[in-house]
Amino acid sequence: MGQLIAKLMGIFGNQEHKVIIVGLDNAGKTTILYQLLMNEVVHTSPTIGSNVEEIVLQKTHFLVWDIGGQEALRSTWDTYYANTEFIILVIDSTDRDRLRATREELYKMLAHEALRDASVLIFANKQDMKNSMTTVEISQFLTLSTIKDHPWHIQGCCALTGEGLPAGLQWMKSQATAN
Ligand SMILES: Nc1nc2c(ncn2[C@@H]2O[C@H](COP(=O)(O)OP(=O)(O)OP(=O)(O)O)[C@@H](O)[C@H]2O)c(=O)[nH]1
Ligand SMILES: [Mg+2]
Repeated sequence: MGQLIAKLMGIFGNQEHKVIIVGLDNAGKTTILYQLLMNEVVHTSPTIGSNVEEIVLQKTHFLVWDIGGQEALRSTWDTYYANTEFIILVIDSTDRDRLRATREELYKMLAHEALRDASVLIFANKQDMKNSMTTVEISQFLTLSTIKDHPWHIQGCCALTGEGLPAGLQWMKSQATAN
């Protein structure tokens, strides 16, 4: 019965795709979530726990979980992994010192059994800042080209203006309909 409903929902295009937004604290995850949802910059404070919102793009429904990124919270990320189709990894492109920590978190997630079938969208956020790293620099540091077992895409963005966010969402939609 559950399968039939899922199939019918798929036909009518409102099957919900689970998305988790992860990344280090201060990367801009919550700002991105609400910019995607409302085209607005909301005032944020560090997320303790998570926020969840539904984002609909041309009949494709995403249930998006934004998870706190502080160091002490990262060990709880895996409690959100079940049934995740998309990982959005948000990077503060000015935070050169902590890109290594992001890389460790990325590869830990990619090796996690529950995320075996997940696609990865990487938002290189804060592209409005003068000292931000480019998507090419970040791709190279994260050795993205070596990732063969998960579809991935990197997109530069600025959560304050929303620039780059629709393109990332479109990539997710194209992946969601391809599967
Ligand atoms: N300049 C600039 N600042 C941004 C951008 N995106 C987010 N910020 C700022 O970065 C700070 C952190 O943003 P949050 O969205 O709260 O970060 P977070 O990743 O949710 O942090 P945690 O909840 O602690 O994991 C805030 O002051 C935002 O206004 C951006 O694209 N450019
Ligand atoms: Mg947050």
